[in-house]
Amino acid sequence: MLLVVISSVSPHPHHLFEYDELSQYVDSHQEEYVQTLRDWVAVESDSSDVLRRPDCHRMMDMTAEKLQAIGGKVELVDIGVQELPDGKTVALPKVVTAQFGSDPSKQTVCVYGHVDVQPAKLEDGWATEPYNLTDINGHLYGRGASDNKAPVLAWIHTVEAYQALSIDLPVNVKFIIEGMEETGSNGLDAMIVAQKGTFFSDVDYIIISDCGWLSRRPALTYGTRGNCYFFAEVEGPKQDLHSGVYGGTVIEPMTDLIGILGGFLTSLSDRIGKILIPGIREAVAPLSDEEWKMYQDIEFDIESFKSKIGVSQLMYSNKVDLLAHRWRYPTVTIHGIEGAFSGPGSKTVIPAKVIAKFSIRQVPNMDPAVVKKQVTDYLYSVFAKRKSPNKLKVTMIIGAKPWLADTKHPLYEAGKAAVKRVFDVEPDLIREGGTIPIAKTFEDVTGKSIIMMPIGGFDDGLHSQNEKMSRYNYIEGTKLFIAYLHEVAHLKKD
Ligand SMILES: CC(C)C[C@H](NC(=O)CN)C(=O)O
Repeated sequence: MLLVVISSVSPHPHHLFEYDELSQYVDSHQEEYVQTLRDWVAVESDSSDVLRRPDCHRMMDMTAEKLQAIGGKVELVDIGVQELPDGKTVALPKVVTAQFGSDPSKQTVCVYGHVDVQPAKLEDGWATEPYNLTDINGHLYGRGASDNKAPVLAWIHTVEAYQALSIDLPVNVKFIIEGMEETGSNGLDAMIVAQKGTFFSDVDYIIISDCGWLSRRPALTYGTRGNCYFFAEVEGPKQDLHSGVYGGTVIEPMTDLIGILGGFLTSLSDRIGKILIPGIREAVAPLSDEEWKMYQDIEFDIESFKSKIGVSQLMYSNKVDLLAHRWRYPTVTIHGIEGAFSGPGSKTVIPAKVIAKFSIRQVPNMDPAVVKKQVTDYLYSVFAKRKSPNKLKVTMIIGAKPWLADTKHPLYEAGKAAVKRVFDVEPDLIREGGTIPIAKTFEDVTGKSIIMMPIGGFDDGLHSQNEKMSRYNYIEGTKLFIAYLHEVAHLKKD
């Protein structure tokens, strides 16, 4: 009787939350959840390899089917084609949108995620087949398990649990799932702009679960770095040459390339890792006292961080410096050189054309358009000083912006309450060194607030060998999302 009276006053009273029932449902369905993750990981949806594009298309279809099966209003949105370096085009994977509920009296959240993955091969040093999800001691190993297939599934299972138990969703839930995140979310910006007044018109908040905790303590993420990704191509002779026959006569493209990249950073003997490209460091927002204090209070064990990645020394030896340089200062990384001899054994070759792949993680207040100019100007000027007859071509293929949220926003208070309910601890408030290319666009175009709610573990090996998602994080993470929807239902509309 009492329940009836209260429910007529408030449509979503706190104490009517059937958390235990939902949580038990999740526990009792975990084998199915793992099997679905296995099916998804089996699809080699590597968006960086155009030869895998059919797999990317299949992955989007599977995502749409899964959302349809639980009653979503689903659309596969055509976002056009990708232009390849040789001028050809290839279809971009369609974007999946879905909608569950359209009650105007409820909040509407939009969950963003991606189902494409980074490349992975057994011979890279994986202990198990990367596309065969393998459970070892409760850790589910497979490419894309943590980044980002399990979190996307955990959100889908969240909606499914409410529905299976005939419990009204406390908020309307929308999904936007893409298949090009790992290469810069090609085509997605334009789609968001196009759907601003339609799909996004009733969205109140955007939730992204495409990142990880910093330690064993659950976390909420309030910032990501951006990424400017470059190709620097040096072309010389018309074909590869024998280094004994031609070495000493030809000005080698590889030597030019190493020469121009070699000046990116100061070495250990100077101030460690300082980026030397003019203008880059000057744009960085200064570290405030408040931020310093936040980093100081975060749980982060330097020794276990070192042992996890197998190094004896890091760039910095104190926690605040390490976190600040991981999250809120720019870095440059040289990822690889296409055209270089890289196979096992030895080959005495002079490569005719080499393409360096490097990227700069940028931070507030850097701007990708400015970084593009700074980097290209720098490389062309250093190259000009070499007076080489070889040809240099620099292109920026990704220009993703950094994103930073206000941790005082009620979305974060709701996040803290959900974490407390499921894990019985306060979450760490952290930033992410990686990039969610679309985050800033969501904010700029829709004007909606974003929260990043990770469920991945600190040691999931994203983009690396032996990526994994632990069962614990997958299952408890689903419960976290269930609890979070309940908390968001009680927020005042923005
Ligand atoms: C622009 C990058 C390729 C994006 C990528 N994002 C993630 O890994 C997030 N899942 C990154 O390298 O940061």
